[in-house]
Amino acid sequence: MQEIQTDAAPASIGPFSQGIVDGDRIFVSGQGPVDPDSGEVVSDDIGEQTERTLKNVAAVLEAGGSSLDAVVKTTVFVTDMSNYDAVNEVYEEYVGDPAPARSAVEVADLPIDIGVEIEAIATTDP
Ligand SMILES: C=C(N)C(=O)O
Repeated sequence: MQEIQTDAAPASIGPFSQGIVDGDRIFVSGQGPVDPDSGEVVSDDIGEQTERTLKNVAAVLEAGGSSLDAVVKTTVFVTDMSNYDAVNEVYEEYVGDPAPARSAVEVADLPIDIGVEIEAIATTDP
């Protein structure tokens, strides 16, 4: 088991790794719409938040030798399910084909003031 550490994604804000490589699987911790350079939330707009979040997921995957194309499962956490369509509009531009398995849930709150968080499981690139 190997920890993924990259400056291309936001630093961890708690007792968790950005990602873990375990054999041929990569587990990406929940990522949010935080700019890795500034450490700030990128925007209030849910589409822009989703885009930055997926870029952060991609950065962790790439640091671990994988990519969004190799994602097999995601979980999408939103604080307002009325944003479902707006999140999907961006999400489908980023994930591979076939789209990974996914669960999407509304949560009461997230650790910082954001509207979306996404975690992922991927294979290492073949
Ligand atoms: C932000 C997180 N991924 C966490 O606290 O687990």
